[in-house]
Amino acid sequence: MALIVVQGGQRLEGTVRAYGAKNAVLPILAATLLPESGASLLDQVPPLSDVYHLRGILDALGCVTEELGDGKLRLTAQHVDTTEAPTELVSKLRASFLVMGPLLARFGKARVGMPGGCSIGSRPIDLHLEGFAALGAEIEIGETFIEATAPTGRLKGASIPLRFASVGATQNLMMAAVLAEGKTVIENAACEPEIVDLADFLNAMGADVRDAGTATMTIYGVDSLRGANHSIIPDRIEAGTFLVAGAITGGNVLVEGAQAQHLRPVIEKLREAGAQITEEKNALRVVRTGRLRPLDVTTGVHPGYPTDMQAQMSALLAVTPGTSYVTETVFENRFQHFDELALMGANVRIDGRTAVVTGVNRLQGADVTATDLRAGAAMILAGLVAEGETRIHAIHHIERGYVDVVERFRALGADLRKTEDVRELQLK
Ligand SMILES: CC(=O)N[C@H]1[C@@H](OP(=O)(O)OP(=O)(O)OC[C@H]2O[C@@H](n3ccc(=O)[nH]c3=O)[C@H](O)[C@@H]2O)O[C@H](CO)[C@@H](O)[C@@H]1O
Ligand SMILES: C=C(OP(=O)(O)O)C(=O)O
Repeated sequence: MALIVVQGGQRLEGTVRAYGAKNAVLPILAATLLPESGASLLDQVPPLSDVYHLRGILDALGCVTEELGDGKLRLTAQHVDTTEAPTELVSKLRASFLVMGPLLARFGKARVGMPGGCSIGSRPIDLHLEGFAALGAEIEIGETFIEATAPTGRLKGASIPLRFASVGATQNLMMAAVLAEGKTVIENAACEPEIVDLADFLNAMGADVRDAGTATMTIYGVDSLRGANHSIIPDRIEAGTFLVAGAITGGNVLVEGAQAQHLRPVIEKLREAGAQITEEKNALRVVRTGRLRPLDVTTGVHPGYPTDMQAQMSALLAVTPGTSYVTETVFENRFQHFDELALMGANVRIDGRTAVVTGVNRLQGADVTATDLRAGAAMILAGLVAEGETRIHAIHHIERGYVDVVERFRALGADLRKTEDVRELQLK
């Protein structure tokens, strides 16, 4: 198995460009199943393993997906001839379950396996299923699959109050509602920028989605949709990770494509920690020259502090003098990176949903595991400032969400390389 080796001690300097957002492109790929006519042309599609896996599901359903180069993908769903998504591919990523809404909306039925994704909590799909049921679907829960059927062949608009502002449930229900008969109101809808990007794409296809990005979203069902062109928003989490990289190394990094309006809570916390963040034309610059200051960070749904930036900020706090507090409210098991940071010498005590982090002067390089995608990013960040070599295992998690991560950190001056685990090879 490949691993990433980081030699600590380099100050990062230079420019890096954010790719299209993983968490925006995945629901949008699922949405390309909706139109009966026309092709969709997507731009800024990041070459990530999750994208390839979801594309594999679309191909298996009968979509024609063509890579046009330079981040462009053309998709045609006219000839979709099955409503069963292959379980093996569905189990590889969380967002695969998002094909259920579009299939159910267009064909009145769908059968989808249990989704995978980062292991950061139990991650049930009850809110998705309750929403489909509110739209009139009958749900059958098998051991390895979920089947949903609209008895009349078409879903019916409804009022859906979500108990929690789930990103995935909001997206799945938006896609189910766009072809439903009548009006749907999603209350306590998620407001993340990726929700707005999906709504923009749905509306470009002829849907009538209103007030996306607010807690009450209204969707007027239409009879049919057609393919549309859309450019994916820049990845705020990837951009945020590079901002933390600049801050943790006392560097000077320009992140092109980073959108300040998508990153407000991250910018605010980095400033509070002592980094200077300046907005430049379609970019954000991070510079840090002074000492780091401790923080109190609590994750929350948008516009709160994003849970997907919790592990990276935790790495920064591990080397920040003083005592910091990190509270995770979105996922119940998203602290696994602290065990790995502790292997590097971090001083962390977990108290329920809060991690109490007392900064150490220096982390020590160690063998650590990317227990999930953002935990892996945190290991890279910690490795950048650790004494000696940090060897990160299970890097397939990192590659789910970061394009060319080694090359891009190297371009900023980091000492990173990807290598085979020689010891494992010897054991074979
Ligand atoms: C592909 C993608 O976009 N992934 C993102 C998406 O995941 P995802 O869409 O899975 O996250 P959700 O917002 O749905 O989950 C948030 C919380 O709601 C709970 N929940 C969710 C659905 C449900 O039916 N029942 C339920 O209880 C989850 O267990 C979790 O505790 O949003 C998360 C929260 O911003 C991010 O961390 C993920 O990176
Ligand atoms: C948790 C994440 O992804 P997923 O929902 O795809 O597991 C993430 O992007 O940090």
